[in-house]
Amino acid sequence: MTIPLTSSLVAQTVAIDDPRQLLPFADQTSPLLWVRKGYGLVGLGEALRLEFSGPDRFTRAAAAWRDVSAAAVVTDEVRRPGSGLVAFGTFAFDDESSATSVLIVPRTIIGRYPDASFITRVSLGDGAEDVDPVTTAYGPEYRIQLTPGVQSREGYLDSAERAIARIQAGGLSKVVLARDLAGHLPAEADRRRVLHDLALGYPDCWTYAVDGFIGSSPETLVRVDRGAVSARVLAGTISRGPDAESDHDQAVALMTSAKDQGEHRFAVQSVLTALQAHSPQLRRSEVPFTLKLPNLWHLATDIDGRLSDGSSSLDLMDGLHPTAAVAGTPTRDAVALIRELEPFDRGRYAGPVGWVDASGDGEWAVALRCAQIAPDGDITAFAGCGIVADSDAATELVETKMKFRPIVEAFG
Ligand SMILES: C=C(O[C@H]1C=CC=C(C(=O)O)[C@@H]1O)C(=O)O
Repeated sequence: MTIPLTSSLVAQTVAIDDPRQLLPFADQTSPLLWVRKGYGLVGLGEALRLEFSGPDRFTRAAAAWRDVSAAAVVTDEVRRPGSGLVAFGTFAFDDESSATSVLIVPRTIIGRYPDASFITRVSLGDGAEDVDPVTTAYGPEYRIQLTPGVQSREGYLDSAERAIARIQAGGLSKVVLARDLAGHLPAEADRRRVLHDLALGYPDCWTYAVDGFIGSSPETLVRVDRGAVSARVLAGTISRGPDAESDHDQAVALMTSAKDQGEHRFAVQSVLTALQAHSPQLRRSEVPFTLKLPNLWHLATDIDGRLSDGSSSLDLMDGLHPTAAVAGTPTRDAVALIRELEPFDRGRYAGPVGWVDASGDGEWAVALRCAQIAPDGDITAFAGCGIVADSDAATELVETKMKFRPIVEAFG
């Protein structure tokens, strides 16, 4: 539902006992979820939906949300991340994408943190009765197979080889190329089952669901919390080893791989450049560290600082997106090559997904390890890899398989 921006929302947050689990409260067909390690937010119903598209989608979203927040009446006795008025959001990757970018304010939000839990009720001043949220049992189990979509494996190999040739010819330094998988979800399927498997299997990742877009991402695009800004940049990947010793060897191989370190540096630099304008004294880990996930190792760098200009998390997106972890370097050339070599619209894959509150604070992941479920049940999943001059196309194809694993297994 879209309401005129002049209408005021009334949001009231009160403390509640620990609900223990958030997902059973979510809607079966249109879940709104943001959780990590069992903590986070679940949204119910829709009080307000704002839609954006095109190159100015971030600036328009930031301005619209500022207007909505300024007009809102918020009472918040809890004051935790995600309490008070909150919108869940997901944004398209490409300025030219046909996918809509949305901010959705739920009617009810339940939040759970180690030290406090809360419920926020949002009313439109329309006199509608509040409905008490209830948990419901998950619907029957199902198994959905995802198979190559518009881009075949051979097509991906060909695109990767062309990208490598283009980079070696000096056109650009890095490009991130993705491929897609497709499937179909029956109308009656409870979408929470997929989210349950993702959250259980990847507890250190942000498991999210917004407007049919679901996934479990290890990469934090940006987090803003009362003037503090932080990000976790990922780029550079290797498979897990089958036993402890070889697993350790894999991590060491990743740490010492010039190719992966180079790929990682581009991604870190793009985030530093975007954030420095808003936070001149950023701190970052001296060297990248290895992040262990159930399906793979990543090279990771954490960045943090204080905001000097009061930017909201939405304000920061315009400069941050797309980072070189999902587009490449230089950005403009990389996006042009992605449009040329990927035979599909990325939709919201690799765009920002997360939430923002009335003060502009929020948590946003880079939407990786994800799938879009269309209203008719069609599923499209995406995964990609950073390609640099010394990449090998066949190795990159195998890497996409590793990155698809969370979503393929959650549906299967
Ligand atoms: C583009 C994806 O991952 C990015 C994040 C971490 C590691 C990456 C890599 O090693 O290529 C990618 O830059 C994806 O999962 O689809």
